[in-house]
This record gives sequence, C-alpha cells and structure tokens, in this order.
Amino acid sequence: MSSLPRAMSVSPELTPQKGHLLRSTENASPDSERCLGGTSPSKNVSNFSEPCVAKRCVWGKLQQNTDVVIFLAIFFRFKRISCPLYRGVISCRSFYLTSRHRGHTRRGRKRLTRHRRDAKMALHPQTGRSYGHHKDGSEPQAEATAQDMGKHSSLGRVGPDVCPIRGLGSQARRPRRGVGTTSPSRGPRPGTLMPATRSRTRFIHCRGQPPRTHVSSKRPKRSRIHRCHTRVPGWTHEKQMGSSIEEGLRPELSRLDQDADLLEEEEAARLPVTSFEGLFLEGNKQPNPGQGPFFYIGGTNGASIISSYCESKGWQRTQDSRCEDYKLKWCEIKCRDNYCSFREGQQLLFQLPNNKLLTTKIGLLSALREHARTLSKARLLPSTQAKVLKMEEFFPETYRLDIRDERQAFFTLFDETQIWICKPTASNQGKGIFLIRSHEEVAALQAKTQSIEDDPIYRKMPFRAPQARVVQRYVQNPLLLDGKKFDVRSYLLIACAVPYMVFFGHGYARLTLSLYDPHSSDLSGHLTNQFMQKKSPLYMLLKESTVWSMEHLNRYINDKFRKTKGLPRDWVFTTFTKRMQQIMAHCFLAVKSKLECKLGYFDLIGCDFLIDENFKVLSWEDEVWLLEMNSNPALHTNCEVLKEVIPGVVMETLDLALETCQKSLHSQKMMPLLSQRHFVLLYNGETTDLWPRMGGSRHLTRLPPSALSSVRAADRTGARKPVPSRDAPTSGFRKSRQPDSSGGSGAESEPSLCSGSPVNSRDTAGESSLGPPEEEREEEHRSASHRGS
Ligand SMILES: Nc1ncnc2c1ncn2[C@@H]1O[C@H](COP(=O)(O)OP(=O)(O)OP(=O)(O)O)[C@@H](O)[C@H]1O
Ligand SMILES: [Mg+2]
Ligand SMILES: [Mg+2]
Repeated sequence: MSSLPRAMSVSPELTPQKGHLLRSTENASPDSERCLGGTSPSKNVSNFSEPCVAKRCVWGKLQQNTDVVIFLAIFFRFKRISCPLYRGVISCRSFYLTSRHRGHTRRGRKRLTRHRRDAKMALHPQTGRSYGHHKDGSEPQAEATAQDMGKHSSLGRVGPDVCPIRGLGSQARRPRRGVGTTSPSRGPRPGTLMPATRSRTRFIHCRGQPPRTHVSSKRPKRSRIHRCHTRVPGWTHEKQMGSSIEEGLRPELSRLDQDADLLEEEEAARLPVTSFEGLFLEGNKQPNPGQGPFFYIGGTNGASIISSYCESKGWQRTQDSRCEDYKLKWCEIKCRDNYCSFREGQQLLFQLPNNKLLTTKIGLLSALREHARTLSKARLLPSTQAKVLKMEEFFPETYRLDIRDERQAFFTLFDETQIWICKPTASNQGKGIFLIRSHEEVAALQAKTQSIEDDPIYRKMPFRAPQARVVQRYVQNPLLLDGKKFDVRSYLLIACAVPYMVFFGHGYARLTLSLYDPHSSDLSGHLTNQFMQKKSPLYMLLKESTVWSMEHLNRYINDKFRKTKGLPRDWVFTTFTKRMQQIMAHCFLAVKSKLECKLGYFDLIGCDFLIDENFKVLSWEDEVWLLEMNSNPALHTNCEVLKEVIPGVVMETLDLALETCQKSLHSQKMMPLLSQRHFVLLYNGETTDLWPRMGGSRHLTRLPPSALSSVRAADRTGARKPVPSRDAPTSGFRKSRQPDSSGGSGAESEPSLCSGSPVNSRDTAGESSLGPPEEEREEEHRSASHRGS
C-alpha cells in the first residue's frame, strides 16, 4: 500500500489528451487528487468532461451525496473499478476525446498500455511475470491506477512495449528495430524469466509489417485463428484439403497408398520426441482441443506421415487453408497468400518461395551457367587456387528452346550420332518428354517452335506461351542394373534459411521395368520415373523391382563392378555419395544469394542422378550426372523400399527444420543437432555466412539502415557473432567443411560469394539470371500438381 502514491504519480509527459484515461481513473480517488497537486475532483473532472452531459449529471449527483463520494473513493482505492456509473463517465470522456483527437489518442492508448505494464512491474517486481498477462485476474484499469508514470523512458518506444512472439508465448519478445537492448528502466527485472535471447538483434530478419498477431495495446485480445482474405490473382489459392478428405473422401487413393499410410503412422509413432520441440509450443502450455497448435497440409503427398508427425507433437490438424495461426504448413503447391501471411520465427512453412531457381529445368540451367561465369571470373584471381566443380562435368549439355540463339545453336550442332532428350521446364513425371534422334525430328521441332513464335496470339500473350523447354544431351550408356536403366533420387534439405542449414539425404534407386535399349522408341525403357513405370500393365506385378534401396544398390555394385571396374569397396556410399554431395552443394551455392529466405522456411528438394556406364574411378569426370532437381518430391510409399525410406526422410526433415528454427530463434549454436540422424550437413551458414545475409534476401534490402546497424549490436555476451564481411569474390575461396564427427560437409572448395551482392546480370542468351521467365512462372502453377515422381 505504501507504494501506491508513488506508483500513481503522473508522468509530466502525458498531455491531458494522451493521458486522459489514466487521469480520469485516478481522479476518481482521493489519492489521485493529491497526486494531481490538490486539484479538486470536481474541478478536474469538469475540466475534461465539460461537453459530456452525462458526466455533469453524475458529478452533480456525487456532489449532492457525500456518502456516495466516500464510497466511491474507498471502492476505487482498492482498485476494483467495476462501477458501471464510473465506467459511463470514462466512456463519455474517451468517446469525446477519441473523436476529437483521434490521432493523438491512439498514441495515448499505446503509451497507456506501456505505463500499465511498467506499473505492474513496479508493483510486482519479484514476480517476473510476463508483460501483458493478467493471471491474477486484475483488470487493466485497476492496473492503470497504480502506474509509475514518472518512468517514461527517453527511449520512447523501445522496451517491453514490444509484443510477445506468438509462437513462443509471452517469453519471447521482439525488440524494436535498430535497438539491440532494452531500456534499463523498462527491461526485465533481475530474476524474471525472460530468456537471455529475447532481445537479440536476430529479429531484424522480420521485415516489412510486423506480424499481425502482435499483441498490441490496440488489440490486447484477439482470436487465435485469423483468416487471410487477401486473394492474389495469378497465384494458386489453396483449396481446403485435409485428413477427412484423405481418409474417407478420396477414392482415387489406391489401396496401396492406404496401406502405406498405416505404416507411415507406425513410423511416426516411433519417432523420438526431442527436447527442443516444446520450445515451439507456447511456453509450457499443453495443447487444448480446438485451440492448437495447428498444422495444415495441402495436398496428399506425404500427408499421412506429416500428419502423424505433427499429431505426435500434440499439434492439431486444421482443414482451413487460410488459417494463419499455424505452426507448420506443408503444401504441395506454393501459394502467395502463404508467404504474405507467414510469421517469421513463429511458423514453419514448407518450400522456399522461389525454389524454382533450382527446381525448374531452365531455372537450374540458368543458375548453373551464371555460377560458372562467376567462378571463372574468380578463378582468374591469383588467390583462388582451389578445385571447383565445372558445370559440364556433372550437368549434361543443355539448350533452351525458348531462346532463339540457343535453339539455333542446338539445331546447328545436332548430328544423328547423338541422342537428345527434350523436356518441358516445369513439368514432372516424365510428362511432355521425348527423344530426338534424327534430322527429321529436329526439323519437326524447329518448325514447331517457329510456328509458335510466329503465332500472333503467342506474341500478344507472352504469359500464356506454351511452356518453355530444354533439350539435353542424352546419356546414351547409363550404368544398368540387370540390364535396366536406373537413376538415383537423393534429397537436398534446406532445413533452415536463416542461417542456412543445408543437408544431403540418401533416397533410393528407380529402375525401369523393361530392359534398356538405346534404340528403342518405347519411352518407358528410357525414363526411369515411377510414373512412367506405373503405366505398364506389369507394374503391379513387378513394382517392388522398380525401387531399390541404396544398400541394395551398393551390394549390387560391389558384387558386379568392384572387380571388373576396379572400384573401391562400397563405392555407392563413398565415392558416389561424395560426388552427389559436391554437386548438390555446388547447385545450392549457385542460388544461395538469390533464394528468398525467412526464418521458418524450409525445403526438401529431390535430386535425380544418373550414373554413366563408363564411370572412371580415379577421375571425377563423366561419372555422375545431375538430371534435375524437384520441388515437392514424391513421398508415396507404395513399395516396400519406399516404406522404409520415405517416412524417415520426412520426419528427419521436420525434426531438423524444427530444431534449427528453434536454435536460430534463440541464438543457440546449431551444432550438434539432436535430430540429425541420416542427413549429412552440406552447408552451415552459421559458421560460413555473414548473416543476417546482407545480399541474400530481397527482403533484407528493404531494411532501414537502423535495422542493419543493429546487426552489429548483437556483439555481446552469448550472442552469436556474424562472420566478418568478406567482400567476395575478391576475398578468395572458402574451404567447405569436410566430413567430420560433427557432420561436416563433403563438399569441395567453392568460392564464398555469400556476402557479395546478388548480381542481376543477364547471361549470354539474354535471359534474366534471377530465374525463369514470366511464362515459366505461370507454367509452374499449372504443372505443380505433383512433382518429382
Ligand atoms: N540427359 C538424360 N540422359 C539420359 N536419361 C535422361 C536424361 N534426362 C532425363 N533422363 C531420363 O528421363 C527421366 C525423366 O527426366 P526428368 O527427371 O528430367 O523429367 P521429369 O519429368 O522432371 O521427371 P521426374 O520429376 O518425375 O523425375 C529421368 O528419370 C531419366 O531416366
Ligand atoms: Mg522432375
Ligand atoms: Mg527426374
């Protein structure tokens, strides 16, 4: 009680307008009268409520009845302002001032909320309770009667007025931009439960508008579920899909898939529960039915595995594709709304928004070409000695058909001793693919492309153009397994985008059903996709033979080729694996600075490799070809091997995404990763990059200078220090981490370009180096139904 008069002293900064609510509350008690310098209640009240007739009535009554005044005084003195009469006065006053001084009063209300919090802390310094919580049930107005208004910090808006991060409950707060510390007068008291990482400058990754879920003074209470009503034309909008559909309303789901789903659920149940998972829930709160945390799955690809995983964490599936209050969203099809409403650091969202830089044929080709040019420039520098992969060593010669010069170059160089494969840029499952072996076929292709280009409709509608294509040199002599062609599906996992944490994961080998004959016109012997094989009537009978595990492949190559080709033992898990890792790391570096990154984005990319029959052991060249990279890789489990492989891949993906996100959020060291089991770390941006990346994210370029300067403010005890800027490419090469006990990379040296500004250059063909053209983007949405069969 003794603290009350002090707590009720009035901030000299508060103008009558700004502080009207506080004053009106306080003026109702004798204590507040003293605090206001002996001004009589009637005078005070009449001063600010003259226009209010209701007020005059009230005070007229009060002055006539001293007992009532005394009663009210006692009543308010004990901070339970529930008198409707009194509230009526407050409302009149608020209404008047709000309508008259709208702009000022908003700020006043904000400030009021700050003061309320301060006052609460002043009254309960030991509690360490989170700001804004009213666990004792006291009403905000009651708190307002006991404020230490003299503690109005000169830092103005800095301090605990920032809102709790929803995903972490009230324990995590975001500091205001440009300020790395909180005001001592406003900061957490000693002994409070606020985590040390709360005000790290890491949150400057949050760009643009603050998340709508911030608990602000304007909206102290909000519904937990928000709907985004923004519908952006040109982008896919998620349809509601969910477990109910999947479990009962999708007759097209094969029986095999349903069986597989059962197994996936068993797998999910076996998942070890890691210690960091709770961090992603709101404090220690147990999930309540209907109250989340929520997850949303768009589409059916891997849905049962993802669903089981999330449910094992106590999360609840929502069928509302527009639900913004989710912890995890895993959608097959990218939708702009998802990225607009994404809350960085609070949510996990599957797929980087512009992963097409890697996962379309033209995107990958363009990225690799540009990277090759950058590397060749860097190679001219005397300081750069390390061996770097060359694009032509692992990527078959490829030409774009949508660019006249390239197309012409291909038509000119073609001769009938070669086979070429023509593929649409953004399609999958072998759709639209054909082989080119003769001059007639080339002439037909030439005529077709020419007619399209001459078509006036095509000219007028650039975004409706037929999908762009590439022609690629066909690997005519692939390594065969029992006479059948195969390719290897591996995974590139971008578990965390801020900082980058990139992993390699083994997948499986995909074989054709029929024997390989390079001269056959039957595409099913040339294309190893499961989708192609499923077309065969023999598939149901022989499907198990179309998918091999990597162990199976390794055993086979050990048995059949080790002696004849002089291969090292376990070539698959040594030389071949290392090569795949190198190639993936190279591709990732090619687009690293252009990927749109936010904390919480993660991606799993399927990478297809083909092994040349003439593989040489001592040389890297011409052994392993990267055919393509796929977004939203197939996660079906319709074969025994896939049942073994896929659930593990998905769950470790989610585990790593969760753990890395949490560690980034709390500025903890990434390594060791508790959830790392089979994935191998390829790239650790925590140790390699200057991050928050200055040149990488387009969002970051919009940050105000104050926010960027606050990066440097992170240099304090316990904070992870950004690596000093290296002005690549002149800074030379960075050795990638070698495989080590901590899961280091097997990637060879690559120049470190991470701190260099992204160059919006155009390649020799004249296309934008930042990705596929507009028509391709359009096409991507049309063909996105299912990826990487
Ligand atoms: N350059 C090539 N040489 C030999 N075979 C190739 C080549 N490119 C593709 N193939 C074969 O064609 C198949 C399909 O090619 P690709 O993966 O590029 O197309 P896709 O439609 O994206 O297929 P998916 O995404 O389903 O894997 C490959 O799995 C491979 O068997
Ligand atoms: Mg593909
Ligand atoms: Mg493929």
